[in-house]
Amino acid sequence: DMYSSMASIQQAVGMEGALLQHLGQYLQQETQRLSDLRRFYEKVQASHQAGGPPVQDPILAYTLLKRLQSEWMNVVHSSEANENIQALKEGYEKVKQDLPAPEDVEGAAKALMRLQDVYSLNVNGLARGMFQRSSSSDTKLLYNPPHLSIMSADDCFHIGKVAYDMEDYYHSIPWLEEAVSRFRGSYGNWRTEDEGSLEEALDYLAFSYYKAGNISHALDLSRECLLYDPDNGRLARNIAKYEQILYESPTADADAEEMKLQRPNVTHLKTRDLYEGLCQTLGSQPTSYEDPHMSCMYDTNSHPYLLLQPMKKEIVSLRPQVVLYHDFVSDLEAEKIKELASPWLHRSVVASGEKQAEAEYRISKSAWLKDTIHPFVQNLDTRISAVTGLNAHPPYAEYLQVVNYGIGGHYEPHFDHATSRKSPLYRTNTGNRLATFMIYLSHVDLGGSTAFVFANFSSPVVKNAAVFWWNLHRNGLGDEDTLHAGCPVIIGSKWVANKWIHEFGQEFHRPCGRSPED
Ligand SMILES: O=C(O)CCC(=O)C(=O)O
Ligand SMILES: [Fe+2]
Repeated sequence: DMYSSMASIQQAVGMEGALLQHLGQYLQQETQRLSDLRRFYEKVQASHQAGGPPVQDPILAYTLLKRLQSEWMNVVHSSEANENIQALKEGYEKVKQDLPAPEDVEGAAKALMRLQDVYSLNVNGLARGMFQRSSSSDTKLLYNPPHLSIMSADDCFHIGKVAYDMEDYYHSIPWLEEAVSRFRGSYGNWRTEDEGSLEEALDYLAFSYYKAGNISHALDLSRECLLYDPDNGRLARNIAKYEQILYESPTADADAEEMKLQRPNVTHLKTRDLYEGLCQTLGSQPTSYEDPHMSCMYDTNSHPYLLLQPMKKEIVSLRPQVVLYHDFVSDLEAEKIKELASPWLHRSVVASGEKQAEAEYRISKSAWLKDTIHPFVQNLDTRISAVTGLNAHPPYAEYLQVVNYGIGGHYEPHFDHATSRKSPLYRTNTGNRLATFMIYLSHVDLGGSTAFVFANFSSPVVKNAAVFWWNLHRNGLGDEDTLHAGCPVIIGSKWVANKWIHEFGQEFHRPCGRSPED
């Protein structure tokens, strides 16, 4: 799929460029054709001024007859229009197999709804290309885009319909409201590219309101719809039904108002509020350093490799301990690693029982880079080993996993270590994932921070920095405090690289302990 990684979406730009070129050529040819037709029209019209051509003139009589015998025929049966459109269609057919599928547009629509929810963004603002927080008191602008990308009525209609098809009226109503108000504003102006219309948007919106229990809204919208589509029997029957309901229980609406539409509940995300709150801080930094354990230092980890160039270490959380190493990689290394991974990116999977599967809660593409692919990758293992004091070379650690997030790409709260003995993680026979070393290979403009749900902090995406934490206690059990997530990316292409270090091979580097506290 395409929507799950910004790198793939980048390719879509090139595809549209090709289509644009074909359409440009078509417009040029058709403009020429039409101007030629107009020339013919004006020529004939001129001769018809003042009551038609004087038939006494033999030359005019001759041209009249010739025109009627052959010129009109050539004009009417010209194949040029057909040839022009054929060229456009062929140009389209050429790229067709690479174009995004309906699932891609649907995935992108769901991504926008996810951003709306997680960051509490205002739908009307989103539809106007603005990222502003919707709160009753103030609307805070999170980001001022360099150029506004305003959504059309049909864009909003599509998102509303995606929600409607999932019986999610919490989302379908505001998006269809946007669609309806935009379609109303431009009623009568035909747009070739649109899929929907005012009638359809009204119809979907009315039914969403009905499903949400707001009968009088459903009734008003259905009546409006019937004005545009007076022969629609289904609409007429719905109207009769709504009138009946309101007649029988005049308080139906008030009851619906009471129960307020709820955001569809995602059962696997029990920690949703904590998580979203942390995402909304957009990567908080501690505001005070009163705790002497929270500190920054140049660290050599007593390792000869780091003696001449110590690491810039920042302790960002104590429980669980999370450490940020600034400038862990150089720009050159980050670019090279993204470049090496790009051709191998595939939709990321998660452990699902004994297997691995795609999941809504992890939207990104990833690739595994072996150490042999480039000396840079091998160097990273050596550097990670020096900094952490652990053995980061395969098989004691996994290969480097490079991840690129897509539209609204995210990884909802999860543990990196296996929580079940059956997990596919154990296939390498090197134990569980003892520690995570994650490198930020890019900057992002907005969103995408790494949230530690129970530690109550989120780390912003700091390009070239690396985050390190222990997933397991010294006694081998998982540390539940490490529950963490990659917040949805609002603006930017977020890249990270994961190095998961396994238990085996670290026996002398991180001795075991019995206390569940360690
Ligand atoms: O992208 C992030 O910030 C977190 C990624 C993560 O937790 C993972 O890939 O396991
Ligand atoms: Fe993770």
